[in-house]
Amino acid sequence: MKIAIASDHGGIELKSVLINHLQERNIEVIDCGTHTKESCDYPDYAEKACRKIQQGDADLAVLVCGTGLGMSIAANKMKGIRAAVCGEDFSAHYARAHNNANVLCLGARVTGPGLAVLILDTFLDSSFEGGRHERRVNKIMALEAEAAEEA
Ligand SMILES: O=C(CO)[C@H](O)[C@H](O)[C@H](O)COP(=O)(O)O
Repeated sequence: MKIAIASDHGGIELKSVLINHLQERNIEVIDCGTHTKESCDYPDYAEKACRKIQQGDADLAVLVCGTGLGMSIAANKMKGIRAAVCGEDFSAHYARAHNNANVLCLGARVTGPGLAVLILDTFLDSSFEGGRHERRVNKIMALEAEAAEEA
């Protein structure tokens, strides 16, 4: 499994914690930045990590900003991306199991590093259940296709 990860300045410290944890789990990580604490714009980094999924270079992505919200709003504008902000592990499980989310968004100013690692592990260790959930996810993807046609 390959994971693309990115943050803005607000998430850079938590990003390092998560990268270390992923590497301890022998998971390949593509660090898409940011690499300094200088103020930057989260959509630029959401885009960099989500492109890795779109290009087939990563299976999943993790995005970290202050709240996780800006990253998720930006990521969900991109084709094929289903990004979920999770503040606890229950939601992280169902983001994968029911929503087939391929991007986990975390808020470094909301969620401490210990809980963030638990959320990440739960997200990675859960999988899509399909069945009735596939029909619903297909409807989400149909909305995305419709929006693209309108543009
Ligand atoms: O997008 C966000 C909020 O939804 C993120 O939390 C950003 O990290 C935050 O807005 C950055 O704020 P800052 O005051 O520029 O550090």
